[in-house]
Amino acid sequence: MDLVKIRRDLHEIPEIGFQEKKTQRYLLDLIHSLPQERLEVAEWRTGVAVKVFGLNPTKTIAWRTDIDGLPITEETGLPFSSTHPGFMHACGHDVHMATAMGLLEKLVQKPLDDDAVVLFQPAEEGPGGALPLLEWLKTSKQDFMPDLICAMHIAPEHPVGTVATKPGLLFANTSELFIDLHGKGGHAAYPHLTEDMAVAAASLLMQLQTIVSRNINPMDSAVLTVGKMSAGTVQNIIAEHARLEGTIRTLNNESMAKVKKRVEAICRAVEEAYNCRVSIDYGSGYLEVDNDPELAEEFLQFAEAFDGVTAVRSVAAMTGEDFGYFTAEIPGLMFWAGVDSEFGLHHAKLHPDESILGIMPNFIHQFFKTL
Ligand SMILES: CC(=O)N[C@@H](CCC[C@H](N)C(=O)O)C(=O)O
Repeated sequence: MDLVKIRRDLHEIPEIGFQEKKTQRYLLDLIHSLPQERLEVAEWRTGVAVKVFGLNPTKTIAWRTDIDGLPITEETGLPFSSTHPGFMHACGHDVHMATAMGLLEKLVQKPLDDDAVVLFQPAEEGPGGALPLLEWLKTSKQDFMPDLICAMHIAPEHPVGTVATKPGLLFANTSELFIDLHGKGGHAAYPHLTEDMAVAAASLLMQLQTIVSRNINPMDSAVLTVGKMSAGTVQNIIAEHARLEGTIRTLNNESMAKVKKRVEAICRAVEEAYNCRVSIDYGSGYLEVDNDPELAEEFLQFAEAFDGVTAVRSVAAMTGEDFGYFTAEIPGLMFWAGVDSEFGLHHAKLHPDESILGIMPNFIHQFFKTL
């Protein structure tokens, strides 16, 4: 398979969580172009699961890739830029999918002793595909249920050939955060007759930023980011509605509960201060990605000895990943894979170095053989 072409084709058609219809069709066509003798293919919502029967199986080893894009307008200027206005593969899931397809081809050509499953999972960026996919595996597709599971995420800051991970906690646990403020709007010239939701939202945003600095132990870590804020309709009407959209990241459930408690207290205070109604919706939340210590050590040792690959012992990051639902139930491993891009994840100019596709499928296939 031409993995660069596959990556570019997929890059052109980014679709957000549970809308990955074209992506699913494209993946299924590729999977059906492979020799089918050792394969079983199953569709799950907008995702795909493929089993490759092993030669002498005693367990099932899985590889998981995410398949969704983000609502960002691409600014790379590349000839294979997104054809879906306002959407882009800005988190590397196009590279992840091409890598998974390359691995699948290798598994078909040279099967493992064990059974292998490749999961093309929707909705990693939100609202989360891993949890319902895991439920489906457990209840309706037990013969695909893995005993071990691995996944990678591109790392713009590392050169191609670098893999980075650590035993234990790798990614934070997360909660989305949506806050709506409603009050009495009106004429811009009569502020004393209104409750201005733009001003209330601005104050709320600033107060939310005190939670991490004032309420979380400095030796712990947390992030509260508001990535989107909107209010009002036009320049000379005082806004009757404002909305904040953000995310909370912590390293444990206790800190997550504490941040949420403070968010709620501040919102109640803003209601009082600005005579308005404030509602909070936590959207979806992900468990932390907790690498199996033994599997992570085996991986790092394997990578250190692998020609053309550099192994790095990384620190944990405040990124979120619904892969955490897998690691909570099955021994699992996630690692970063370098793609040397000047622009980072979730940036409109993210431009991964595609030469990673010449390395990773073989590297993962060889690692799977050792498990
Ligand atoms: C790897 C990565 O970038 N993942 C996303 C996951 C987002 C989960 C959810 N939508 C949230 O914002 O909490 C990330 O932003 O870390």
